[in-house]
Amino acid sequence: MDVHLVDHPLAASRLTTMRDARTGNAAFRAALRELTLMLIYEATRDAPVVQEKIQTPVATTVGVRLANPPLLVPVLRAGLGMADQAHTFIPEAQMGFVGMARDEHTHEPVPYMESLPEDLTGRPVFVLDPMLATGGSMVNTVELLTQRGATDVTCICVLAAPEGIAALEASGLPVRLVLASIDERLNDSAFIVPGLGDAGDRQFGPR
Ligand SMILES: O=P(O)(O)OC[C@H]1O[C@H](OP(=O)(O)OP(=O)(O)O)[C@H](O)[C@@H]1O
Ligand SMILES: O=c1cc[nH]c(=O)[nH]1
Ligand SMILES: [Mg+2]
Repeated sequence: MDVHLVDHPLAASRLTTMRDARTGNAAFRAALRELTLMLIYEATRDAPVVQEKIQTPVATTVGVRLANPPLLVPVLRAGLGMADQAHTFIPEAQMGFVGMARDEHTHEPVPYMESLPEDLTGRPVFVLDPMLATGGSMVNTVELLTQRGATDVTCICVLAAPEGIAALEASGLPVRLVLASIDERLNDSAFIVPGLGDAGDRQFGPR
């Protein structure tokens, strides 16, 4: 599996803000939005483009635009904080939604909402979820996409535990991963260590 770690001082500084327990909800959301911009920038680095002839005020030249803009799929709740910024950066993208919440005790994902196009054949998909912990939620989400024919899925995360990356890889699903940090491990509650806590609660308050 292709894993692209965005190793950049500006990304690291936004991540530090998000990790800091003193950061309030609004500042956490702002840092996530800014970091999302950097992750999307890197995720689209090799995206195919088509050329188009344009006229500048001075001359005719050839410009480019994305050949096949991705479907953006934020995973509710935490991924919602990445959706608007990703859409700002790729305004021609369409958006689908998946709702997934981990059971507190089993740590298994419980899907509760899905709003996706029927047919994803030939469409690149960017899944937006800041946290890849056990990997259960992401594997479940990507399965929903591949069942609809998706074969080109990019998971855009802020943090991952090694356990989550291993689970995604072991799934054999057609994914690549773009993220800002690979942390140390999971704790007994399946939270990422050192992590940043509950990414949904830190944006929106406790569920
Ligand atoms: O890799 P996993 O072990 O499945 O954990 C990761 C999931 O946990 C968080 O969501 P959560 O279930 O807390 O829901 P929320 O976004 O509504 O807070 C996170 O946003 C991921 O979706
Ligand atoms: O550390 C974690 C693990 C799962 N979900 C989160 O929001 N944080
Ligand atoms: Mg949560």
